[in-house]
Amino acid sequence: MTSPKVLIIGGGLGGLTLAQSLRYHGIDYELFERDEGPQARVQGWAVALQCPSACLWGSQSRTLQVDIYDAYTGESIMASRGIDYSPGTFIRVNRVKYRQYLLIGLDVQWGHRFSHHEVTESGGVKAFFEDGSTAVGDILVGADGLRSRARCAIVRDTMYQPNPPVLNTVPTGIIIGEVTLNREQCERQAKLGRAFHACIGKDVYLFTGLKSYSSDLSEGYFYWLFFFAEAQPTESWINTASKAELLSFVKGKVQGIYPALREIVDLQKVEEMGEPFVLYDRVPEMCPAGPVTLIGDATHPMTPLRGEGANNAMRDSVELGMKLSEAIQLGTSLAEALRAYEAVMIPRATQSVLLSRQIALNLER
Ligand SMILES: Cc1cc2nc3c(=O)[nH]c(=O)nc-3n(C[C@H](O)[C@H](O)[C@H](O)COP(=O)(O)OP(=O)(O)OC[C@H]3O[C@@H](n4cnc5c(N)ncnc54)[C@H](O)[C@@H]3O)c2cc1C
Repeated sequence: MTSPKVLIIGGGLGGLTLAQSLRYHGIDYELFERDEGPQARVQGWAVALQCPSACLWGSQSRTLQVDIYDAYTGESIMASRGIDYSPGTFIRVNRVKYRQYLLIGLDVQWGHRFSHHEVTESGGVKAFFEDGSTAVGDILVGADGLRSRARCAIVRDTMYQPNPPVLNTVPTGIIIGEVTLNREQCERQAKLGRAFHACIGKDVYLFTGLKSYSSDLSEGYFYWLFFFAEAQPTESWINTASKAELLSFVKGKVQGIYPALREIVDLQKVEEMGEPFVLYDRVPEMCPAGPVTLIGDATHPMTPLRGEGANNAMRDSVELGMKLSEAIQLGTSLAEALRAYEAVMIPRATQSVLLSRQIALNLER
């Protein structure tokens, strides 16, 4: 059997990992990304890769990478809450550098915004892009994130219902800030947690993470996320609030917390506030019979409160690559390989979606 061609829509962490997985198995692919190039858009800050067996750096580290505190007393509550971020459970990576790493050896077709697809008479698939170009393959994988057009096309074709909506709105908002710290300030943050720390208390859920250091280590680039209960998520005030109003809201919430834990917000400049948003998630479902499937946020977006979205996207990619490789070796149906991948992915990702949702719903409100 000749190698089939897989069309991948989206070059985020999921799509790039899938391309690497297919490359490893010697399976032909074409990867289409709407961005004009790898630096075209801000890629976020950092991500924790869960890697129990391979995390040598973590297992040898003697300094604390992560901690979670009571917002008001400043005491660590990680152990009492049963949260396990012990050395060896994860590696924290800068997202831009990690994406560059995943791009090694890959051929990405930049500037291709996917529009829709059609299943061909031979059972293959034809993808259409907004610039009028098309591509033909045996399988199409939607790795195009939260607002996935690939998912919309599948849902519309098979089970379109205006209510309930395809994405679940979680009644939680995030306000974001980015701060450049001098060396002394960096050292104070590192004492709280070298990779990240969070503090939790009534009306407060503040996450602070390291993005990167300057090459001479004189400055550190940090970001913080303030999670809050939002009773009106679909018409949240944050959508129209000014940066000054967003910062003022967070300052008001953290003013009574342990001083070291709010230093990052105290140092925030109004003009460096990020874009706020409310959270969405979705329990993944089987795709209809045929040559199309979804991976990552396209099928199971989840709140970031357990740090599992990208990890699930990458596991999807590895498992899908293995199922396709097995089908090619055995000469069995590729469409059935997609359903076999979904059968493994759905229970795993559903658990992550629901546990991540639960934390958002249980924020100390
Ligand atoms: C604040 C925050 C912190 C997080 N921290 C963590 C963490 O620590 N650990 C963790 O595991 N997860 C974390 N996540 C979740 C993680 O970011 C996502 O789950 C992950 O990025 C999903 O990867 P993806 O490839 O499926 O989608 P995306 O990263 O969204 O990539 C989708 C790609 O598809 C492209 N695309 C979209 N539409 C089209 C189109 N029509 N045509 C062509 N291309 C298209 C986009 O440009 C993009 O490059 C966090 C999320 C947030 C918001």
